[in-house]
Amino acid sequence: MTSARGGSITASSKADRQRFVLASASPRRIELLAQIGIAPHAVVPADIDESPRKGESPRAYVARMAAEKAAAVAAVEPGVVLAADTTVVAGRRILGKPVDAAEAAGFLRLLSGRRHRVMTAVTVMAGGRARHRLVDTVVRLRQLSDAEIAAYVAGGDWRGKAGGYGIQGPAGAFVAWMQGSFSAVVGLPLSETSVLLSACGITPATAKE
Ligand SMILES: Cc1cn([C@H]2C[C@H](O)[C@@H](COP(=O)(O)OP(=O)(O)OP(=O)(O)O)O2)c(=O)[nH]c1=O
Repeated sequence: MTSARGGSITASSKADRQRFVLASASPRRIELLAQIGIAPHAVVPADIDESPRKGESPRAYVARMAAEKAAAVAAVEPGVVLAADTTVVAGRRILGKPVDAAEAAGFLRLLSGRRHRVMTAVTVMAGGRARHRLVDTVVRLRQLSDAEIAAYVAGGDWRGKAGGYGIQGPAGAFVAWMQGSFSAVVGLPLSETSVLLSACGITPATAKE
């Protein structure tokens, strides 16, 4: 048995620990990692049930999602595995990725002119140990007209994005104010992620092919 915290580590387990696997289908997460000079050796999306449990709080939900994605991929892939989950929270309501244009428009009507939270949880698994971070950002969209919502939804940028908008795209024009981490809203908090990864030996220098 080898220890993830030191002790005698065989050459092969050391090589496994250096292999970096991104457990995500999100193109944003690959781009954000590239921004800090980290390229995964493999990208293996996790296929898990993303339904919230009855009575589950948004924080508990987003943390569970990241942990389950990471665990699902770590069960089949060696190395350091990173997964994340981003969820928009309006009051106690969890807004995931809209299923269609009508739902996206409904989310934007709900978010228009009010503050909401964007929670991103990150889990990094290495050597059987999971490390977690949760970053909570507050965003306020300005009051949106029906015509603005219709035009944005028709453009399709809402697809695959929690809450039905992407702060990094045309919907950036809707953001009146935010407090927290921009990269977390886009899908991965870069400060927390770089600290977690470097604790597992993944740095810009080691994560190159
Ligand atoms: C709020 C917001 C979310 N998003 C995106 C980030 C995530 O990709 C997505 C939320 O869905 P997630 O379930 O977090 O991620 P995903 O399904 O895209 O990928 P995977 O689970 O395989 O990692 O919303 C933006 O790109 N910009 C934003 O402003």
